[in-house]
Amino acid sequence: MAVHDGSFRAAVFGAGSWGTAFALVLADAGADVVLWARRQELCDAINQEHVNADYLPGIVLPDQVRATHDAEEAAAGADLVVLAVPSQCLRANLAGWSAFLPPAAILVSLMKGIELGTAKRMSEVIGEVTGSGPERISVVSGPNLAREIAGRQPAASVVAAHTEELAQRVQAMCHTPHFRPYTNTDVLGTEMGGAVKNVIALAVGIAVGLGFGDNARASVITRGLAETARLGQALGADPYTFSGLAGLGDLVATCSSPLSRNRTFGERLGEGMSVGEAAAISRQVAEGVKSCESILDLAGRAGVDMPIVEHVARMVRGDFTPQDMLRSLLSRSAKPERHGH
Ligand SMILES: NC(=O)C1=CN([C@@H]2O[C@H](COP(=O)(O)OP(=O)(O)OC[C@H]3O[C@@H](n4cnc5c(N)ncnc54)[C@H](O)[C@@H]3O)[C@@H](O)[C@H]2O)C=CC1
Ligand SMILES: O=C(CO)COP(=O)(O)O
Repeated sequence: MAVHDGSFRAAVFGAGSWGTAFALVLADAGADVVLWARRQELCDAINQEHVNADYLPGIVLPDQVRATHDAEEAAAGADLVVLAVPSQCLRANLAGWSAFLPPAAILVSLMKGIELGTAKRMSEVIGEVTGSGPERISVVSGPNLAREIAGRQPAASVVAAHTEELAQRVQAMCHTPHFRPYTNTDVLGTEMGGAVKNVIALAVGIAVGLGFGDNARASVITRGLAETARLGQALGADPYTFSGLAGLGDLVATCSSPLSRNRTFGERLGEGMSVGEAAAISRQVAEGVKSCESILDLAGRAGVDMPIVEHVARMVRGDFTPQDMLRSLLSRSAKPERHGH
C-alpha cells in the first residue's frame, strides 16, 4: 500500500480522532507507528483490540500501530514526530516530551488552533518549546475529517514546510493510495487557514441551528474566507494558500459536514444551548471555541477587521444570543465586496 520507498518510525502524540487516523495513514504509507495516549486503559484497548473505540469506533487499526502511555518509549528512534493534541495544551505537554525527541526527527503539527495569550501558531509553539529551527518543522492541514480518513475514503491535504525539500520528505511519508498530500512552503498561511476555518464553522453552525439554509451557509463561508485571507495576507501569508486545500478546501469540508465538531458545536449554540451546555455533551475538542479569542487578538495586533470571528467571540463570551449576533452582523453598513471590511 505504501507510496514511500522504505520503512520508517513515527511517533504520534495524541490518540484522539485525528492522531489515531493519521497513525493509520502513516502505517499505510509504510511506517511503524507508536501512538502516545494519555490514558493507560486506552493504550491497553488499542494494543489488544486494534481499535480506538473512544474516538474511532469500528475502525480496525493496522498491526503496525501500537500504543503507549510512555512518552520516552513513543519517541525512541522516531524519524517523524507528529503532534496531535488540542492546541491549548500543546505547550505544557511538549515541555514534558521535548527531552525525549530524537534530535534529527522531523516534527509535524496536525493541530488547527492559535494559542491563547501569546496568539502563536502551533509551529511557533513547537519551535519555542523544542528549540528546533524551521528546517525541522512541518504542518499537515486540509479537508481531512478524521472519520473519513480512517475509513480510507479519498482525500487530499497540504504538507507545508519552510523548504520544498522538507515538505516533500513529509509528503512521501504520508502519501497513500487514499491520502494525497500536496506540498506548500507557506507554513503561516496553511496554519491560519486551518485555525480560522474552525471559527467560521462555528458561525455556519450557528446559522444552521437558527434554521437557515444554504444561502446563509455559503454567504458565511465566502465572507469567512475573505476575512481569513485578509488576516493571512496582513501577517505575510501567500494569498493563494487560501484558495487551496488548507483554505477553501478545509473551510468547505468543515462547514458542510455533520462530522465537524466545530460546526456541530455552533449548531447547538444556534439552537439555544449555552457554551457550557454544548461543551458538556462533546468529548472532543472544538478548537474554534478558544481560538476565536486568540485569532481576534492576532487581528487586533495586525489592524485587521474580522467581523465574523468577532461576532463568534462575543457569542462564546456570552455577550450575544444567536439572534443578537445575526441582527448585529446584518446591520453592519453596506460595503463593496472587495476591500470593504
Ligand atoms: N478530528 C479531525 O477530523 C481533525 C482534527 N484536526 C486537529 O487535530 C488536533 C487534535 O484533534 P483531535 O484528535 O480531533 O481531537 P480529539 O478531541 O479527538 O482528541 C484529542 C486528544 O488529545 C488528548 N488530550 C486532551 N486534552 C489533553 C491534555 N490536556 N493533555 C494531553 N492530551 C490531551 C485527548 O485525550 C485525545 O487523545 C486539533 O487541533 C484539531 O483541530 C485536524 C484535522 C482533522
Ligand atoms: O479539521 C477538520 C477537518 O479538516 C475537523 O474539523 P472539526 O475539528 O470541526 O471536527
